[in-house]
Amino acid sequence: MTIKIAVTGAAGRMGKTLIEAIDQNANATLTAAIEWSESPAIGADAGELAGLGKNGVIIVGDVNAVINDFDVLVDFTTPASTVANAKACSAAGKKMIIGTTGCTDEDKTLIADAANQSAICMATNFSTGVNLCFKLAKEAAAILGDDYDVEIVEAHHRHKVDAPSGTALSLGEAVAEGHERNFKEVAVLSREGQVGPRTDNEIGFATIRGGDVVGDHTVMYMADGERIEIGHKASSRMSFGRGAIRAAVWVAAQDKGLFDMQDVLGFK
Ligand SMILES: NC(=O)C1=CN([C@@H]2O[C@H](COP(=O)(O)OP(=O)(O)OC[C@H]3O[C@@H](n4cnc5c(N)ncnc54)[C@H](OP(=O)(O)O)[C@@H]3O)[C@@H](O)[C@H]2O)C=CC1
Ligand SMILES: O=C(O)C1=N[C@H](C(=O)O)C[C@H](O)C1
Repeated sequence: MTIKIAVTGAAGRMGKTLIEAIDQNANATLTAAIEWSESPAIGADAGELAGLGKNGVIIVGDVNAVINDFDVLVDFTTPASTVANAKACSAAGKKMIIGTTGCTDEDKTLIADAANQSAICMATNFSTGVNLCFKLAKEAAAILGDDYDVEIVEAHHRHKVDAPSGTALSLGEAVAEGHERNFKEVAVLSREGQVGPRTDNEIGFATIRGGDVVGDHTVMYMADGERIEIGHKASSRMSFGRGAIRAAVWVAAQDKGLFDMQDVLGFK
């Protein structure tokens, strides 16, 4: 069966990548494309905008205008837009893939509420390699324990608006889980000025922004005399796009509930 997919944020970096990934997936077809209501992309052909040639899917400015045209909405946009779309999809019984990062705790609660009515798969990173790193980061933290200081460094392109990246935060959560600690109590998201020496349990973050870096993440476990690193470097957004469309085909077969890419990959 072919899954009917809508992409919102269709004119964005990930939106265009997702449209290309759908084109490459035999189990998926693009049936709708959405942007925000005043976007200059409204009325454009989504395939043409993605560089694939015309596919007849015209970009519209409201998800409700095409709500009956898809099985799964794939959303890599902004937190406010994603929360509104989660409400619209759950009311209509439509499934969702959420890749948007920078969501607050309140946003996440609203998304979890929407998942009580219809299945949502949300992940800060849809690449298989990064999801392996989530697993390894937790395991390494559990094995190495308190003798190793953990710091996480991430680098992204100059356009990225949230920091630290969603992936860096998920890696930190994996490390905190491995240490059996509360992430919020140990996370140090940035440092500046006379911050004093490092405390034993903290997980520190450093953020780099510039150029066209697609996404680099490194978790460092540092002790006296040695350093272990678990790292991932994305060289193409297609690693996220392919994963997200694989997840869309998977989530179409779920009834309701909130899932992540580890569920799709069978890593849990
Ligand atoms: N989970 C993962 O694997 C990945 C997650 N991401 C995340 O995805 C998100 C998008 O990233 P990226 O594609 O680089 O960003 P872009 O800014 O390139 O794309 C976002 C798109 O959404 C549009 N948009 C804004 N508001 C709305 C709305 N209300 N309805 C529909 N469309 C809207 C924007 O329009 P306009 O530009 O006109 O404002 C833009 O075209 C970020 O949060 C990023 O961190 C990115 C890569 C991988
Ligand atoms: O904004 C991006 O580009 C990316 N965002 C995600 C994040 O915040 O972790 C995933 C990826 O690293 C690219």
